[in-house]
Amino acid sequence: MSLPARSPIDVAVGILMKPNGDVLLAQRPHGKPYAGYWEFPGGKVEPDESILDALKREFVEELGMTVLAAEPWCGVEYVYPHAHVRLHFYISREWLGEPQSLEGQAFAWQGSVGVEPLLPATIPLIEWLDRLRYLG
Ligand SMILES: Nc1nc2c([nH]c(=O)n2[C@H]2C[C@H](O)[C@@H](COP(=O)(O)OP(=O)(O)OP(=O)(O)O)O2)c(=O)[nH]1
Repeated sequence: MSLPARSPIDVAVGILMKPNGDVLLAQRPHGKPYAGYWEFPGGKVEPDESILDALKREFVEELGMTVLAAEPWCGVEYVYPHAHVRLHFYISREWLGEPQSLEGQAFAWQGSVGVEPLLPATIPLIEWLDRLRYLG
């Protein structure tokens, strides 16, 4: 039996990277699928919204931070029981403000990422990120 075909939902995801290589992770709040799992901040792209605009909006809404610039880095598609997502990962090294827990979520700056569990689609990113950060 095959699953019903559903078109993927676009999700904008931001990896904020400090000069020392630390990146910002957040824990999914109660009430969302995979609550308690760690992820890079972001969320669904609204109709008629660009991915970068969605990224900027989500950082304001979730963390009270202003992303000044971000570059597309990689894309990942993943089929969860709750949704088929197309994740657009961006890397930002320019932002304003410190993270605030506006949705009651925990967050953490991490060098080698030690928080768990991570969202399944995000797990491979950690190794790719280490290559980017430490192997140039
Ligand atoms: N932000 C984020 N989402 C991820 C990552 N990895 C991953 O599989 N996802 C998935 C989980 C969700 O199915 C989807 C993001 O949707 P969401 O429900 O968090 O988005 P949202 O904040 O717009 O939520 P809502 O307004 O519908 O409550 O992408 C990641 O690293 N960061």
